[in-house]
Amino acid sequence: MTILIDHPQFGAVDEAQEQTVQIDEKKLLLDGGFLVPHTNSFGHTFRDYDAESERQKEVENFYRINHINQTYDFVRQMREEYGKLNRVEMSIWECCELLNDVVDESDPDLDEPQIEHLLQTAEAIRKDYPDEDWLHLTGLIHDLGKVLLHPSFGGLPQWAVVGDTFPIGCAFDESIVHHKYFKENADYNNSAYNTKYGLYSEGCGLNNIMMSWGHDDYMYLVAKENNTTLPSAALFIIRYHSFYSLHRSGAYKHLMNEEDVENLKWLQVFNKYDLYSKSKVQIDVERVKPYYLSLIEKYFPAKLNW
Ligand SMILES: O[C@H]1[C@H](O)[C@@H](O)[C@H](O)[C@@H](O)[C@H]1O
Ligand SMILES: [Fe+2]
Ligand SMILES: [Fe+2]
Repeated sequence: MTILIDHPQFGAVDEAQEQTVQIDEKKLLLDGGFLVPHTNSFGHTFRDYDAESERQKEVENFYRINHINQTYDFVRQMREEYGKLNRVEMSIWECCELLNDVVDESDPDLDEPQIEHLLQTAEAIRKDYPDEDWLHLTGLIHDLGKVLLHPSFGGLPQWAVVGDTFPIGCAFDESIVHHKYFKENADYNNSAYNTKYGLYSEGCGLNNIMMSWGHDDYMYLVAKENNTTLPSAALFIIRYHSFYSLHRSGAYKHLMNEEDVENLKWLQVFNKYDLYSKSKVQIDVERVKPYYLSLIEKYFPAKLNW
C-alpha cells in the first residue's frame, strides 16, 4: 500500500502547485487515509497569508515584528537563558493544561484553544498510524513550547514564541512567509550572515545551525535535557515542525546531513496532521486523557524541568 501526501515532495519549490507524492510503505508504514480538507474553518485555503480575513492583518503584523527582531545575537541569548530550564517543575500533562490559556497570533488557520490543536493532531495520527505510539505523543507535545507565552515563563512576546522558523546566521530564503520584512533585520546587511552558507557549510547538519527562537527549539531542549526516550525522529519533528521553508518549499537542503534526510520523511508525514487537523470538531479531553497519560509515563519522567 502507498500513502498519499498532498503537499510537494521535499525538493519541490513551487508551493502553489499541488502535487501528489507517493511514499514507500516499507519506510514509513501505513496511512489509514486521513482526509485532507480543502479549506480551514474560516473558509480559506490553509496557510494563505494574503487572503483577506479578520486575522490577515494581525498575522502579517506578527511576521513583521518577528522578522525584524529574530537576529543571531537575540537567538544566542535566548538559547542560553531558556536552556537553563530553571523556571518551573511540572509534568507534560500539566503543561498541556497551562496551554489552554494561550492564543497563537501567528496562525491564520486556528483560533481554538491550543489543547484542542494538540489532541486533534495526536488523534488524527493515531487513527492512521495506530502502532506508532511515539508519533501520537509527538503530536500531543509538539507545541508545548508555547508555554513561553505564559507569565510563569516571563510572558515572552508572540514574535519570540510562535510562527514559522528559519535559520539564523545565513541568508533568509525568499520562500519564508512575508520575507520582505527581513530588510529591517540587523543581520540582513551583515556580510557574515547574509550569504547562502553564512556561518555554515555544505551538509553540516541542521543540528549545527541556529534556528530562529521559538516554541520548537525550546520544546526540543526540554525533551532532550529531561532525557526523553522518544526516538530521534520525534525530536526532529518537535524541533523543525515550523521550518516550512525546508519541509514545504525545499529551501536550505544544502545544510542537511544524511540523518536529517531520513528524519525529514517523518516530519513530512507529521506535518499533514499538524496542519490539516485544525478544525472546530472538539476532542473529548477526559475520554482520551488516560491513553496519553500512559504514553507520557512511557517516554518521560513524572516531572520535568522547564
Ligand atoms: O502559526 C503557526 C503556529 O505558530 C504553529 O505552531 C507553527 O508550528 C507554525 O509553523 C506556524 O505557522
Ligand atoms: Fe507549532
Ligand atoms: Fe501545531
